[in-house]
Amino acid sequence: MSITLSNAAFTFVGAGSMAEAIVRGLTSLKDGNPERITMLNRQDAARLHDLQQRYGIRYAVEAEARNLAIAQADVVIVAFKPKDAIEGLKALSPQLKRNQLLVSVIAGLSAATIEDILGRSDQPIARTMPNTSSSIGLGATGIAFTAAVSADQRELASAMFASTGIAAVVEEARLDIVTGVSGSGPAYIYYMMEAMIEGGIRGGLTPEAARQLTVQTVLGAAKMVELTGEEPAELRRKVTSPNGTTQAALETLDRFDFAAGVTQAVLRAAERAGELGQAISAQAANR
Ligand SMILES: NC(=O)C1=CN([C@@H]2O[C@H](COP(=O)(O)OP(=O)(O)OC[C@H]3O[C@@H](n4cnc5c(N)ncnc54)[C@H](OP(=O)(O)O)[C@@H]3O)[C@@H](O)[C@H]2O)C=CC1
Ligand SMILES: O=C(O)[C@@H]1CCC=N1
Repeated sequence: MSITLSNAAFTFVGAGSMAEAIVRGLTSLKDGNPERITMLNRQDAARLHDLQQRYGIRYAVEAEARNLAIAQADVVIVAFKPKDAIEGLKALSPQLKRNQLLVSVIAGLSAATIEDILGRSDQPIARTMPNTSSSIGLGATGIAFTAAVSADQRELASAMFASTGIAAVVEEARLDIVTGVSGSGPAYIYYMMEAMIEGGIRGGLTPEAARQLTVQTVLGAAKMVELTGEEPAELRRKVTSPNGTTQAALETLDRFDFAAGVTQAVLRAAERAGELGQAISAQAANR
């Protein structure tokens, strides 16, 4: 029997924001089966209990139960911070079987470095870059596979992330820029929303009204790009009357180099992903 989204067993090693976003997406599926999801972390048992209460997943704390959860998984997802990658992967290495798919969501960490830390190159690995909007089915994930990943496993990983939004298979070298655009991207939008709300409040709106109007504006703008198929620049032009309010606002943004700042932010996030990956790689080589 081939493994599919409905019969696969998933074990999450790391139970923080990103793991929760994926689990929330997976468990909200029609045939999402929380009983097939087990979550582990390092020390925060209260957090695991809370996740169980909210999503109906299983969790393990004791060493024996943790080992069993890893042994029984079809897919092991590593979702810890880059700084914990070497220790976490080294501990996993003797437990992983060659037929288990290892999914990493860790920013910057290359498949080659994972193989180096595991001490072998035959582990099927899907390196991914999701985002937190996965939790509401609106995630955007880039995925790259190593040669050891079977066709079934590719399909399973793609289905797993497609179930939490959209998933695009990309060359591994492109995952850092995916991180810059969509991995970190929600934070840029939230930052802009914070500033729009602040502007509304300063202009005399109640915080509630400023928030509501901002949220609907961002939702509407994203939907306009999606549903009309028009370029953002064209849609922007349609909002901007000559000598009108939008022109005045955009000229103000230009004075602060808004567009250049956002583009540089995307590129810097990608560069930072590379730096994080290189730091782990250098540390792994010096072990
Ligand atoms: N947040 C985001 O928007 C995105 C994050 N990512 C990537 O996801 C990863 C996780 O980020 P995030 O969820 O924000 O991090 P969090 O700090 O929220 O969660 C990290 C989790 O890892 C656990 N952990 C650490 N070391 C180990 C270990 N050795 N064994 C088991 N569990 C361990 C921690 O457990 P405990 O609390 O018990 O110490 C905690 O549950 C990062 O590598 C990041 O690059 C990718 C895309 C988007
Ligand atoms: O900030 C970070 O490093 C992680 C990776 C992408 C989003 N958050």
